[in-house]
Amino acid sequence: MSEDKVIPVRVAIRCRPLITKELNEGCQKCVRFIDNEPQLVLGSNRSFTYDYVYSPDHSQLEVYDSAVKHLVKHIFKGYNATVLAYGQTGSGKTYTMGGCYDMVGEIEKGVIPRVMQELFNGMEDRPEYSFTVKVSYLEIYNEDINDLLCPMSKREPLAIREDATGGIRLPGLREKTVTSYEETLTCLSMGGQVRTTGATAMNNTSSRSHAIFTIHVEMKKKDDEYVQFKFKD
Ligand SMILES: Nc1ncnc2c1ncn2[C@@H]1O[C@H](COP(=O)(O)OP(=O)(O)OP(=O)(O)O)[C@@H](O)[C@H]1O
Repeated sequence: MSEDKVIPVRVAIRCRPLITKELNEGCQKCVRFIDNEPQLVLGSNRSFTYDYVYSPDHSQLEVYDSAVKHLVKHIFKGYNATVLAYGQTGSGKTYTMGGCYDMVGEIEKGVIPRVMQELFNGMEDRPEYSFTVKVSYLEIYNEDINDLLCPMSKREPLAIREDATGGIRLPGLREKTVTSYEETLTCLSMGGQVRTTGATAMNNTSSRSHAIFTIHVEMKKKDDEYVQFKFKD
């Protein structure tokens, strides 16, 4: 591999603070962080290196600014991007991604609201283009795929199909056109409220499902361009 080859996948690890339940049970930190290095140490000597390492002291803004913000800039150049949060129940995926937007304040808002804000600001800064923004929000729960932007009374599990080029399609998945940051947050919030939740031993309000929030941005000037942004939790 040539030395200047850019690896398109970057991995960040985030260690959340101990929550009240854990503190009450006497849990203690078992991870150390190395100053100014993207490294963490488990126990006395097992160290791991990532592209980004975030300790419990890192804020939502710091996570967003260093690991995600640059992806939004690339959207306006026609690139696609995916931010995928992976981890065991209660590890902080929903908090980091911003799926719990309604429950936290401005400082604590997560990746998705911050991306939306940046996207709409970026559109305002480009008056020579016209934009169409559409969002969809789905969850995968057991074997079912649910459209989170569809009213519960009309909702039926979606079928998954493969198109002629091997791409994955979900016929019937709603794509809602949004024209402002606030309108997008309403979709995020409405979808979040109908996600399948339940308690696990480690999280009283566990999401119990995988969720994908997708933002399609169409940007038109002389030539048509089409870009897509995806979040998975
Ligand atoms: N960086 C953080 N700072 C403060 N609190 C956090 C942080 N990350 C997570 N939490 C808190 O930890 C708890 C569990 O987080 P969260 O619900 O995001 O986990 P999850 O990985 O989405 O879990 P599940 O897969 O069960 O849905 C929540 O109370 C959340 O507010």
